[in-house]
Amino acid sequence: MIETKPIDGKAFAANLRARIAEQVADLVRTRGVTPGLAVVLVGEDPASQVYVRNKAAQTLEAGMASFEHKLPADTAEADLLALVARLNADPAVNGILVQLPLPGHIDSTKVLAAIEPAKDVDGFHVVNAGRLAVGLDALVPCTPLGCVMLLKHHLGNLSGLKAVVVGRSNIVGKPAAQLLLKEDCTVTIAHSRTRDLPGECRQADILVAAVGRPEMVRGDWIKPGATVIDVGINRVPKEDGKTRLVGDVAYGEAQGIAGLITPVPGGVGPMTIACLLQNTLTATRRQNGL
Ligand SMILES: NC(=O)C1=CN([C@@H]2O[C@H](COP(=O)(O)OP(=O)(O)OC[C@H]3O[C@@H](n4cnc5c(N)ncnc54)[C@H](OP(=O)(O)O)[C@@H]3O)[C@@H](O)[C@H]2O)C=CC1
Ligand SMILES: Nc1nc(=O)c2c([nH]1)NC[C@@H]1CN(c3ccc(C(=O)N[C@@H](CCC(=O)O)C(=O)O)cc3)C=[N+]21
Repeated sequence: MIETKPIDGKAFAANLRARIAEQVADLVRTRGVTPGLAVVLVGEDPASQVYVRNKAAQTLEAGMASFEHKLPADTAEADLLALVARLNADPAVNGILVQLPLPGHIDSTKVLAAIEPAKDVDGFHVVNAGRLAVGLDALVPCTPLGCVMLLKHHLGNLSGLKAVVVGRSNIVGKPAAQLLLKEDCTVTIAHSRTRDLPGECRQADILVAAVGRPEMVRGDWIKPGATVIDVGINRVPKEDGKTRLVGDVAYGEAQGIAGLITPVPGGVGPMTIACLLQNTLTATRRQNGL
């Protein structure tokens, strides 16, 4: 029987934020530069409001400036594009994040394309996605960046390991695969059309689940001793009418099979926000030629 160890993303993220805060303090003291992050939220999705609040609080805690822009759900696309243009031109703003998903009447591709790539701290702009793909310095999507940081910390060198990423979104799956490839993993990207998904997963030394389906990955899909990174954040109803968070992996079933696994909550989620601050610091340095 394998002893399955949880990966404490919450503690790792807290530590990372503390190190970022030191570097921010240093930047303020030596250069008089305070990194600024603008977060734009359109509409009143309760889950998004929680994330935006958490992001703002942690931004301030790190010693950065936080600019929150809350727009009504019926905001016209042109007005959102005008706000993005103002933020692009504002020297106090080093990073811009437009919370997704956007309401249906707004073309999110168009909005993401309007963000200045140097301020694109989500790493969603095609210029950053392209730079990552060809191996140039890029702002890298926060969630995959956080996943790979946790993997390197716990496994050391990832070279030659077989990684299976379930999910191919531009936000998580695809950039996660790019980063794992950069670490010299042998990478498979699985998705809704994959034949024999359990069999593909069973090959993985590193299994990244980014699907958005509660507990879809079962215990017997996991190779004994594998490292499991559960990106899923799914709210499911409890008996008492409230909701609880579960990942894309059946966490209970993974016990005794996986070697290491990220819990939900307390795994990848907190790393996403810490990496957002890391990207904001990186963007600030580059914009100031540092
Ligand atoms: N922890 C964090 O910080 C973050 C967590 N998330 C969470 O991660 C999850 C994924 O997010 P995101 O990538 O944006 O989601 P998307 O819905 O954009 O992508 C889901 C992917 O999963 C694939 N998929 C769906 N159903 C199946 C299936 N039955 N078998 C195999 N593959 C399937 C889809 O395949 P296809 O392309 O073929 O349709 C798609 O590629 C969500 O739970 C989200 O809440 C997201 C961002 C940050
Ligand atoms: N432009 C954009 N960039 C994003 O990065 C982005 C986005 N839009 N839209 C929504 C998703 C989701 N996301 C999360 C961030 C933090 C947690 C997080 O902190 N989770 C904690 C607690 C969650 C809770 O308790 O609700 C945890 O997993 O432990 C989760 C999910 C960022 N996203």
